[in-house]
Amino acid sequence: MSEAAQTLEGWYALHDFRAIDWNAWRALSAKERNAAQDELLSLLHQYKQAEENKTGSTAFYSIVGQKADFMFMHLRETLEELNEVETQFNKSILAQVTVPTYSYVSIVELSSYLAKPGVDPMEDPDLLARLKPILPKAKHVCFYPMNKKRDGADNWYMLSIDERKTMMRSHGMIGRQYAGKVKQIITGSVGLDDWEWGVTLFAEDALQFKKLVYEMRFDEVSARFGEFGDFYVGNLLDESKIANMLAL
Ligand code: VOV
Repeated sequence: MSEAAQTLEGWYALHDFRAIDWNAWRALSAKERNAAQDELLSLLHQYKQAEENKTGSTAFYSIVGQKADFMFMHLRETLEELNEVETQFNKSILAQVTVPTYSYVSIVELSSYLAKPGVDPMEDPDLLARLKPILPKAKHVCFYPMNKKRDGADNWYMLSIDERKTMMRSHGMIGRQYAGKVKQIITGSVGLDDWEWGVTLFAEDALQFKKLVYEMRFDEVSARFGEFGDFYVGNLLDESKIANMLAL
């Protein structure tokens, strides 16, 4: 049996994708639509308070294309808290006119492949901050789930830890070239959802998603072992963009 990689876990994550039923939205009175918008802003205010209290973080993005209209990415300390934020939104007026299109449950994860020997990760403040991150409010987001293959000779889980470390080092080197351009949050979902990891990328320039993901496609760990789910890409929603999105 190969040696399992050690992992560190932080906040639980919920990616919650919704489509708006525009006919239902149009059928609401102007008063109901205003109330729905105010209620959404008040929920976003609560999420901001969670960030200020360091009890979680939330990102809110519109989604381009037909897979969804918007997405929340929530990070919270426990699965119960994630469930609460999800249910709280489900009770809102806006939720009555949305259709859930996809969701993903996972937990912020760091693996030990590149860990410095002799350093206790729990004593490293940078590492701890990465486990409970305040989500960037970058202009764009890109999310997709992925697996590492278990297919004949291409079985990630049958490789020695040294082989996996070598490949992860090369992966990290490519990623480092995108420092300041793309910020990645990797969430582990083995035992939690249908894929093994959720990849959430944040960038000011959406083109950098394509550049990074394409470059990684040629790197062994992605080229041989990567299996990918659907991609979701979108734009940051702030107060004025929300008003524009919901205006009729
Ligand atoms: C901004 C770019 C960037 C950077 C700097 C980066 C670096 C790193 C490092 C240093 C490490 C290992 C230690 C840790 O931190 O866990 C990882 C880990 C991981 N990554 Fe990564 N990754 C990036 C970006 C990045 C992308 C774009 C993808 C998707 C791959 C693709 O082909 O579409 C990805 C995936 C992952 C995964 C699934 C893991 C966990 C693998 C496991 O087997 O445990 N990642 N990653």
